[in-house]
Amino acid sequence: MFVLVNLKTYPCDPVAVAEAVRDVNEDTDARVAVAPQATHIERVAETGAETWAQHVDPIEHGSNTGHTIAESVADAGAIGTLINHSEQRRKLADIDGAVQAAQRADLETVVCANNPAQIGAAAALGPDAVAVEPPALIGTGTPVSQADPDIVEDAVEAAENVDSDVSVLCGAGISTGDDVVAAGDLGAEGVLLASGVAKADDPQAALEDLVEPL
Ligand SMILES: O=C(CO)COP(=O)(O)O
Repeated sequence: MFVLVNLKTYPCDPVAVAEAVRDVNEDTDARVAVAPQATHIERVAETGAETWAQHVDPIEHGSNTGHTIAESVADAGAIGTLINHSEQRRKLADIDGAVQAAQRADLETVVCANNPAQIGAAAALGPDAVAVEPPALIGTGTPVSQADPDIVEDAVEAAENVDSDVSVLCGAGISTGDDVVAAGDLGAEGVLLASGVAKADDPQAALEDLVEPL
């Protein structure tokens, strides 16, 4: 299973969380990675943790003030990027452009979507993976894999119908090893989570609990 921890703009110490991600990754068969804010990518990558960007824009080098270009996050040490997170939604054409920009910079891609219909559209853009995250459950602590199992199974089926090479992650409310196991049982190859680690008193203990049954 792939466990991708999105730090959003939570006020946690990104380097401390990254060190925990690195250490936990070494002791598990799961793949554990962290997506800090863009300005923290370089410091996080220097810990040796697998580092992802939270977003890239559909742009090339040039006059794009305030945008985030894929090549720069790759230069800073990211190996992948989220695209179209529920808190950073884009039009379909811009999602397509961001996937292409990321691929140009050799970044792995996870395109997020709210529901199975959008998952099908996202899978058609050729990312490495898609992630279904129902917005109503994000940040609630109620795990999608247990509260809304149908949405995960339907997302897996929607992606499979479009492109069986695209893996499916699920996210929203995931915070325990049981939630991750439930996601795997529904056909997801990984989970995307945030508050369960970023807001934990002890992020390392939270991560250890997440991967313990894997
Ligand atoms: O948006 C999410 C991960 O990208 C999910 O957030 P929570 O894990 O806080 O519900």
